[in-house]
Amino acid sequence: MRQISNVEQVLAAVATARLVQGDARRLVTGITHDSRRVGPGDLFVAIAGERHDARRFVDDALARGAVGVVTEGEVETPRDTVVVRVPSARAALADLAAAVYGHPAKALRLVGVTGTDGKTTTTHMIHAALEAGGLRTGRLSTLGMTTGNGVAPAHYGFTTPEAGDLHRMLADMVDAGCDAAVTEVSSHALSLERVRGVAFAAGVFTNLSPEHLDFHGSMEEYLATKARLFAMVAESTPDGVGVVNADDAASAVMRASGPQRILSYGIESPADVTARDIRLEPGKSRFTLVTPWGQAEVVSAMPGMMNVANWLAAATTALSMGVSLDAVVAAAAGTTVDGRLQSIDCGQPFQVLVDFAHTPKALETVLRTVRSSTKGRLMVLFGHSGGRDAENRRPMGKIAAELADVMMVTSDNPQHEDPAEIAAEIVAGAREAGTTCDVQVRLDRGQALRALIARAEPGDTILLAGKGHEEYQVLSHGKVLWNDAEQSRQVLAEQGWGCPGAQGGQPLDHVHGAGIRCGQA
Ligand SMILES: CC(=O)N[C@H]1[C@@H](OP(=O)(O)OP(=O)(O)OC[C@H]2O[C@@H](n3ccc(=O)[nH]c3=O)[C@H](O)[C@@H]2O)O[C@H](CO)[C@@H](O)[C@@H]1O[C@H](C)C(=O)N[C@@H](C)C(=O)N[C@H](CCC(=O)O)C(=O)O
Ligand SMILES: Nc1ncnc2c1ncn2[C@@H]1O[C@H](COP(=O)(O)OP(=O)(O)OP(=O)(O)O)[C@@H](O)[C@H]1O
Repeated sequence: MRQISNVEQVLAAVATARLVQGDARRLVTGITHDSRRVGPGDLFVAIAGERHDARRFVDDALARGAVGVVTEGEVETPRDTVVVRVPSARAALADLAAAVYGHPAKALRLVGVTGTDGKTTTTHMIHAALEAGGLRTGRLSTLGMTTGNGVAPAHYGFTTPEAGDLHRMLADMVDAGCDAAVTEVSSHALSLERVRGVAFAAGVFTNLSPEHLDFHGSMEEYLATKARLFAMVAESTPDGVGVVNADDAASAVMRASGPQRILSYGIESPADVTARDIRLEPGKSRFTLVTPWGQAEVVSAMPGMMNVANWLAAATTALSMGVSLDAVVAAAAGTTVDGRLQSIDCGQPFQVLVDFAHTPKALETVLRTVRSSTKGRLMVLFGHSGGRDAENRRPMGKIAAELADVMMVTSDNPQHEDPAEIAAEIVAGAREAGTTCDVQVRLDRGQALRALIARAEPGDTILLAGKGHEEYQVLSHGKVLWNDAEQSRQVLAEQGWGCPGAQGGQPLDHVHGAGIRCGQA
């Protein structure tokens, strides 16, 4: 799959690219949009972003061995440097990357998963089902990239990487012998041309609720952006399939944009694939999977109603690609996803669950489902990220106050914002609920966690929401190490529960002084 091309061969793939300077016979071995990651033989695509015009990094890129520069405007370089002029640098990055890495998407049965919540989980489920069905499958998700068959994921920090990285990773999958691949497709990726020109054999839609509106401007625009994935399936793969959620009204737009072959899944509404006799239990769920390919009893290792929906999406996709029902059943029994309703079990008589819910809809969904498996009190700990989606903070406070018995507001990547102000917005939302929920604020996540665990009684559930798999907390002075699962084990060990691997006694507190405020809303 890996090929070495020269500038002329690469440019032949992009009708709008014009060589304005340099030797077209020079070899190209890679392509990137980031001068800091340029290596010898790479083309550097200089994008004018929101913060920087990357033409100012051209010297840096050349010093690191760039073969040439792709740019929308004028750029000053030594005379022997290859300079390529394009109308859109982002579009060129995608088109050129496909050419540089040998169009790897065409060699894979590629599945794209989009939607507001559930992309990562569904992507991992589809991956597991395809692998169980005998297809060596690559995976790109918020948790990293793997070339399948037990290869550990490598992290890259995005839900969907920039086009140069995307095509390089797809080429790695082809080189590793993958038949198929599944990738999350974020709305940023669709908007910023990261997946431009990629051939998708299947598009999967989970659901839509408000998120990233500071980037997209309106729900209409956000929805239209998501629907582009379905249009891409229709354009690139005549026998491609669109998998939509019959329980979400936005699926109508996916249908209208998508390929001819549309399959639906749903729990409440009539659908091609559905679940009957759903039994939610702590740590797992059971249901009868009803499909056009037959019925099967599923025991899923992922608890919660939303994960039944996610399995329906995954099963529909895998079955439509020829995987057997037995393989889907086996995959469901063995699949968990880090930080997605992950149970922390150190033998304590109350549940501790780590989850990535960080939108109002996700928080509502997870609280409702966890409530159904909680005999005692439902205690939730969460915050909200700084610098984005500020309009979601009050709704999250209101939802938590309506659905939980105890609510601990804390920090979740406050970045450059004042964490106390973020917490105050959440508490203001909680007040709107007018419930008896006990609302506390401790900005230090470590202290907040310790305080909740100290209060827990048999039968209670503590839900740690928002950070999921994350390994850090982003503060105004930079990143500090933080992982909810690890820290919970540590606090449980401190409080006398036998957590294997926990290093009791390490300092947890790191944020802005200790428990700043505590009180009823
Ligand atoms: C809002 C957004 O997505 N912004 C992306 C955008 O940033 P930007 O326009 O501000 O770029 P910029 O910082 O002005 O830089 C312009 C160019 O200069 C380059 N540069 C910059 C510095 C340097 O020393 N050398 C250099 O070459 C940069 O690589 C870039 O190509 O273009 C950059 C690269 O071209 C991306 O890294 C950046 O993602 C930022 C880091 C980001 O946080 N994105 C998040 C929001 C994102 O994409 N999230 C989605 C999904 C999230 C979800 O599902 O919830 C994702 O797919 O991960
Ligand atoms: N189908 C679903 N509907 C609603 N909420 C869901 C669903 N699936 C998962 N969630 C909730 O959303 C959280 C995030 O799930 P997941 O990481 O799978 O979604 P995502 O779309 O990849 O999120 P992001 O793009 O922000 O990384 C979960 O921890 C859970 O609380």
